Amino acid sequence: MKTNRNTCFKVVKRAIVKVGSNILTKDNGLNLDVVSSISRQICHLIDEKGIQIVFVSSGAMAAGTKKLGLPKRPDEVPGRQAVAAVGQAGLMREYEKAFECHGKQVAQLLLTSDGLSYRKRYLNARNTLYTLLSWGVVPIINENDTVSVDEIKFGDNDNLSAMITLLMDADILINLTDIDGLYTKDPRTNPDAELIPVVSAIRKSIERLASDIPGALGTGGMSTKIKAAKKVTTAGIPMIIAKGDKPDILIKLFSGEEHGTFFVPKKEKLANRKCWIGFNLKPKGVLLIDKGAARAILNRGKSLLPSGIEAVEGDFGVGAPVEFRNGDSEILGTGLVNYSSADIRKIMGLQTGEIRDRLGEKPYDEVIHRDNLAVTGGM
Ligand SMILES: Nc1ncnc2c1ncn2[C@@H]1O[C@H](COP(=O)(O)OP(=O)(O)O)[C@@H](O)[C@H]1O
Ligand SMILES: N[C@@H](CCC(=O)OP(=O)(O)O)C(=O)O
Repeated sequence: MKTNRNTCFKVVKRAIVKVGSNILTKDNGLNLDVVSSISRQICHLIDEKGIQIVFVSSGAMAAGTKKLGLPKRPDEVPGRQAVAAVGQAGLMREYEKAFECHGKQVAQLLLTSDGLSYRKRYLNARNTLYTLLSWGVVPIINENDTVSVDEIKFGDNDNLSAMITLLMDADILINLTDIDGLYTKDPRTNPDAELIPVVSAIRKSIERLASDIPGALGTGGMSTKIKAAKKVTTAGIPMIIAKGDKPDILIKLFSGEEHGTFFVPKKEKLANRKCWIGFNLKPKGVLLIDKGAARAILNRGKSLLPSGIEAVEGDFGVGAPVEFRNGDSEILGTGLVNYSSADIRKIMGLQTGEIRDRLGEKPYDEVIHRDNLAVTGGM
């Protein structure tokens, strides 16, 4: 049901709605018509359809830039962080007012990517969000731009909204932007570009369609939306890109109308902990694996044994998250290793029966046990 765009909304109990900067801003500040329209639609879906909604809103930098009267968004990081700090306050004030009109309270959550790479903080964020939803409060999430530097950043809210979708085990991610969906080419420079209504698998050919040049106020362009779609669909969750300022777009989507581009999810759902391993942890190294091991892991859900490893990159300890790739260097997934990089170098290519002879001990048969292994590519 969830793989079909006409029926998938019938089974949605929890949705993540993301709205981008371009449609949230107008002339000299926030576009209050859009703020009011999206807030009203979210309240309608909560009250009339009983759907839980977590809202990811961009717009802090765009709103701050306009509020301060700057000609354009600053290029350097401290400037961007400062305008975001100015804009975020105004953004929340307007949401608070707009949701209040429908008797709803809102909560602000400003997150960084490194926060969610700690399992405890990841679970804390999830518990807080569940609690807010159970109270009927609408969580409004943005990146904590003021403290975010590259190493700890989600980078863009398309990625952030994908991570929240996985964190919350949501049934769908709706990405509202300033364009109807994914087109065959960048429509800004190609007037003959056509809308693609359904993407059944995100292959390289689809990734190539999307330019990474955003609109005047956005970050990442269509390219980061495709990356987000890849994450959620790999985890078994559908995503839609639609035009956020189309009248009643959310209500229309939930009543089964076809709008935008629907990204069909994988049939199998990836367990929440595996999503965390696959998408939240920063890999500390790489294992290059042979074809047999790749087939066993991808097609038969097996663990990674030393015999299938051909090379090790990086230095890491026991328990580290490590990426595994095939011979073409394509990322197949991430797993938590049972051996350090130094020991894997000694045992790679060996049968499990030979590990003890080489290391003097054999704590595990597997280098990565299947329970600690998340397949995120190569499918
Ligand atoms: N193949 C494509 N299909 C649709 N839009 C595209 C494509 N390639 C680039 N774009 C551009 O991506 C923009 C949306 O990205 P962005 O500016 O980051 O929006 P937002 O602020 O909503 O996140 C659109 O305005 C569109 O011009
Ligand atoms: N955190 C930033 C948004 C960054 C971002 O990804 O923007 P967008 O591409 O418009 O969704 C802000 O609030 O300005």
